Amino acid sequence: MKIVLIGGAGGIGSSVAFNLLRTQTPYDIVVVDNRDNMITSHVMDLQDALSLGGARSIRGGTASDALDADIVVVSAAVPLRLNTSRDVFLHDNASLLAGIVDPLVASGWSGVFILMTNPVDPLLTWLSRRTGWSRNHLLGYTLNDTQRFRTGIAVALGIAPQTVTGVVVGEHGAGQVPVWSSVRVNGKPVTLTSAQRDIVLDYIDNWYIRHVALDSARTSTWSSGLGGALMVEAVVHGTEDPFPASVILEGSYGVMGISSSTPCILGPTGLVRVLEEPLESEELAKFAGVARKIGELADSITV
Ligand SMILES: NC(=O)c1ccc[n+]([C@@H]2O[C@H](COP(=O)([O-])OP(=O)(O)OC[C@H]3O[C@@H](n4cnc5c(N)ncnc54)[C@H](O)[C@@H]3O)[C@@H](O)[C@H]2O)c1
Repeated sequence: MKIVLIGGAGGIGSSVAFNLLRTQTPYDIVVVDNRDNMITSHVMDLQDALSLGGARSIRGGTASDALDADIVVVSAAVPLRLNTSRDVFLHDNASLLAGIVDPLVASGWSGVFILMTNPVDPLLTWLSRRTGWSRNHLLGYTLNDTQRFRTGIAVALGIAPQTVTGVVVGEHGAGQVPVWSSVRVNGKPVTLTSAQRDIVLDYIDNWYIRHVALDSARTSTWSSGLGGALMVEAVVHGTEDPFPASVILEGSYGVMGISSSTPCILGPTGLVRVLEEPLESEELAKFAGVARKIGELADSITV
C-alpha cells in the first residue's frame, strides 16, 4: 500500500506521516515536497519510529512517485500568511495543484486522491472538472469541522468531547452547517439551549480567525495530521461508520456538481456512498447558498 504525501514535509503532511506510522497497516510512505532539506529532516526522524508501528517504510521521493501510488494525499500549499478567509489562497493553490494533477491525469492514474489544501471545497470542485476523475476517487479532508463541533458542544455542556457525536455539513470552515438534530451525548439525542448553541457557534465560527490571528505560521497540524491518517485508514480498511468528507454532490441537499462536506462511507475505491443528513429548512437554505458560493469560486479559477 503505497501512500504518497505531496507537501509531505509541511506541517500537515509530516503529521499525517507520523500518524500513519502509528497504525498497524504495512504502508510504504513517500514524502514529496519542494523543500529537499525538510524532506530529509523529517524522514531521518520518522524512520526511527518505524519499529514502533506497523508501517513498512518511509522515504523521500519526487512527484513521479505518485504515478503508481494507491493513495495520494495532497497538502502542498503556498505559505500561510495573516488572513481572515481560506479563500485568499484559492488562485495560488490552484496553480500549484495544476502542476501536481496534470501529470497524474496524463498517466491515467486511478488511485484515490485526498485533498487537504485549502480552500478545499472550491479546489475540489475545480479539480473534478479539470481531471475528469470519478467523484469516487476525489475526496476532501473536512473532519476538523465535525471535531470542532464536538469540542464546542463539550465546552458548552461541560462534558468530555469523547461522549459527544454530531455532524457538520456544507463548506469546510466559514460556510459550515452544523446539524443540531444530529447531536448525541453518550448516544442519546440532546437539545441545546440557545445560550449553549451560541457558545458552540462562537467556538466553531471563530476558531480559524482566532488561530490565524496568532500569526504562528502554522495550521492545525496535530488534529489534521491525525484526522488525515484516520481518513487514509478509513479508505484502506473501509468504514462502517460514516466519515465526513468533501465530495462532489450529485443531488444530495439539492446540490449538483459541487464539492461539499457530508458524511460518507469510504472504502478501498474511495467514496462508496454519500449519506445525506436530514436538514431543517434553514439548514438546507444555508447549504444552498454555500454551494452557490463554492461554485462561483471554482468558476473564477483560470489556471
Ligand atoms: N482541510 C483541512 O481541514 C485543513 C486543515 C489544516 C490545514 N489545511 C491546509 O493544508 C495546507 C497545508 O498546510 P500546512 O500547515 O501543512 O502548510 P505548510 O506550509 O507547513 O506545508 C505546505 C508544504 O507544501 C510544500 N509545497 C508547496 N508547493 C509544493 C509543490 N508544488 N509540490 C510539493 N510540495 C509543495 C511546501 O514546501 C510546504 O512544505 C494549507 O492549504 C492549509 O490551509 C487544511
